Amino acid sequence: MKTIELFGKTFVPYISAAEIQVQVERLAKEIKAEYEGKKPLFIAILNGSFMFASDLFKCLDFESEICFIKLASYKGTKSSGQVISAIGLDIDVKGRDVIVLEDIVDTGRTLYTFLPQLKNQLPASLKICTFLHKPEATEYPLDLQYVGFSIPNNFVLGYGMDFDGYGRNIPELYQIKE
Ligand SMILES: O=P(O)(O)OC[C@H]1O[C@H](OP(=O)(O)OP(=O)(O)O)[C@H](O)[C@@H]1O
Ligand SMILES: Nc1nc2[nH]cnc2c(=O)[nH]1
Repeated sequence: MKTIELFGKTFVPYISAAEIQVQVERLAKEIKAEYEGKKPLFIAILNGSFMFASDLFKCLDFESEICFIKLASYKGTKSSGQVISAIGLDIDVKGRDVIVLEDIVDTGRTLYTFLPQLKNQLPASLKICTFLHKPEATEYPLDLQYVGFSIPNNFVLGYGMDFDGYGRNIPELYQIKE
C-alpha cells in the first residue's frame, strides 16, 4: 500500500484489505449465531457503508434482507433542534429484527438522532453493527453490539469513506498523516 495525496492532505496505510476481511467474517459469524432463522432486516446508511454492507452481506449465508437508506439532516424548529429523516426506507420495520449498518460511529450523533425514529416504528429488536468506532470521539451514548475495529480519533479514508467526496473506492483503510 502506498501513501495517498488528496486535496493537500497525506494519508498513510492503516488497515489492509486482508485484515478487513478477517473482521468482516468475524462479524458475519457473530451475527449468524444470533440471527439465523429470524430473517433479519439490515438497514445500511449511505453513502459510507456501501462497501462494508456489501462485504458483510456476502458472508451471511442465511435468509436476510437488506435495504439502503440516506439520512438527510436539517434544522428543525428551535424546540426540536436537529432533525434527521430517512430517505428510501420502503420496508415495514414493524416486528422485524433490525440491524443498522454503519461504516463509522464517530461522535455518535447521526445514529443517536436517527435511532429513536426507527424505534418508533416498533421493530422486534434493533441493534447496531459498525465497521469502525472511535471511542475517544463518541459524545452521544450508543450501544454498539457489533464493531469491526475500535480506532483512535484520527480521520480515516477508504473502504467506502471519503474525503470531500473522493477515496471511497479504495479497498483498504488509510489514516490521515498529521
Ligand atoms: O458519529 P457521527 O459523528 O455522526 O459520524 C458518523 C457518520 O458520518 C459519516 O457519514 P457522512 O455524514 O460523512 O455521510 P457519508 O456517509 O455520505 O459520507 C458516517 O457514514 C456516519 O453516518
Ligand atoms: N471519511 C471519514 N468520514 C468520517 N465521518 C466521521 N468520521 C469520519 C472519518 O474519520 N473519515
